[in-house]
Amino acid sequence: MEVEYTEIEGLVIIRPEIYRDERGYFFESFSQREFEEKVSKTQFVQDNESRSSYGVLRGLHFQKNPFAQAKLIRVISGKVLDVAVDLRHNSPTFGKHVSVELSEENKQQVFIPRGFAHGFIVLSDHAVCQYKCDNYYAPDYAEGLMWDDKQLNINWLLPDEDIILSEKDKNNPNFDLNSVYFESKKSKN
Ligand SMILES: Cc1cn([C@H]2C[C@H](O)[C@@H](COP(=O)(O)OP(=O)(O)O[C@H]3O[C@@H](C)C(=O)[C@@H](O)[C@H]3O)O2)c(=O)[nH]c1=O
Repeated sequence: MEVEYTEIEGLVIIRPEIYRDERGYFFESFSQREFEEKVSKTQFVQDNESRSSYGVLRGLHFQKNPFAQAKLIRVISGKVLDVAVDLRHNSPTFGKHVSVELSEENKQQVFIPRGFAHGFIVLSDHAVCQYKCDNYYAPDYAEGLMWDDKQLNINWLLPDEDIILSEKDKNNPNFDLNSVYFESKKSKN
């Protein structure tokens, strides 16, 4: 697998090696050993899968400590734009985001460390998204940020009228530059 380190520290795009032949294709969608060598020592404990129609935007979500989650995202069917926003206090890229197209065709994955808000929007007729998390679901610690926050300034690629949100996501707060969402390791030293 090939890894691309993005401009946000710790946020990594992964391109698995795909083996194609007359039967179809094969690839290792996850190898703990290779992941540890090339990306992170993260130990995942929960796998999630969701299916969504065109225009569905899930996000921006995160769980606060002590239930923060690192995530490894991939798309099994369809195409999404996946977005991760750096919420680590004192990070040089605090409030910045990276957007990556993940699809059935490109089979790219994105690794999002703890301390980020995450969301995705479906660009195809439907999409099945699968992701590993390194901490269990903790609804009491789950929080969100508004998808169209002016400061975050995320280009979701689709016209506003096509975007479908859950009731919960319609009511997320805006990003607050002065809020400490995640204490960074650096600030503790
Ligand atoms: C996230 C989650 C939800 N659920 C349940 C709660 C609820 O009844 C139903 C749907 O939950 P939500 O509306 O929160 O699902 P969704 O909007 O898809 O939430 C997900 O969005 C993406 C962007 C993420 O990054 C995830 O971490 C998660 O926050 O599933 C679980 O049982 N376990 C879980 O881990």
